[in-house]
Amino acid sequence: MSNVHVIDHPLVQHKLTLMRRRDASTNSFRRLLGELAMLMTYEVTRDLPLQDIEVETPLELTTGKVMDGKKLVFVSILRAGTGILDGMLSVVPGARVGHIGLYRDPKTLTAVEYYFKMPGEMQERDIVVVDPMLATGNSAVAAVDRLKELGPKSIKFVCLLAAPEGVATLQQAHPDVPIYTAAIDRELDSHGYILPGLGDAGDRIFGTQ
Ligand SMILES: O=P(O)(O)OC[C@H]1O[C@H](OP(=O)(O)OP(=O)(O)O)[C@H](O)[C@@H]1O
Ligand SMILES: O=c1cc[nH]c(=O)[nH]1
Ligand SMILES: [Mg+2]
Repeated sequence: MSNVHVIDHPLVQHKLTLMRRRDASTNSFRRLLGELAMLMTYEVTRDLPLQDIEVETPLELTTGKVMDGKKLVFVSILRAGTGILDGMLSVVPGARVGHIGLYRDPKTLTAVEYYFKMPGEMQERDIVVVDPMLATGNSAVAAVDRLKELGPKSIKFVCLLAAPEGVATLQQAHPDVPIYTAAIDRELDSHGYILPGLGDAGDRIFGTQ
């Protein structure tokens, strides 16, 4: 699959397996998601541009490289995206943050928007959209549709788990948006849940089951 990056690093795979466990507590589920998000950020930000700056070490003046965190926007799809956002911000604390509130209509599985708040000057920014689950792909497509109206420089989509159906739907609608995920699972069930999956990510992060 073109433009799909499965992050198969052993640390990522190990933590994902712990998160799948039915008996993982809310506390450990949330902590593991934060750790996974930090590890995935490493791959997702690999191609970010750097600029040279002068830096004075205790011994001499030299040239170092820094990235411009302010040009990067993490867009969290509420509510479950918050779990990934926190981990990513701990690695890139200078990033700006946007929020899109979306929920899935349980009958139609279409995405319903209830909130949208972005930083200014989006046409100058590189966006990383985060949501733990890419199931039907309806939420991801709705989020990217909205963000493209603002004309950003680039958009990436980061999730923890994807279904083949969601990957196909997002790629068909937005082939220019690379997808980063820790795994692509087998299929969706009749309620749009990912199998084998990890259940309802939002409920598991916030303990609302
Ligand atoms: O690919 P899709 O079929 O659109 O499903 C994925 C969406 O479902 C979940 O959110 P949910 O609607 O349960 O909202 P929540 O985060 O508030 O629990 C998940 O966090 C994604 O946003
Ligand atoms: O398996 C799924 C599918 C959508 N949303 C979730 O939280 N889990
Ligand atoms: Mg949910």
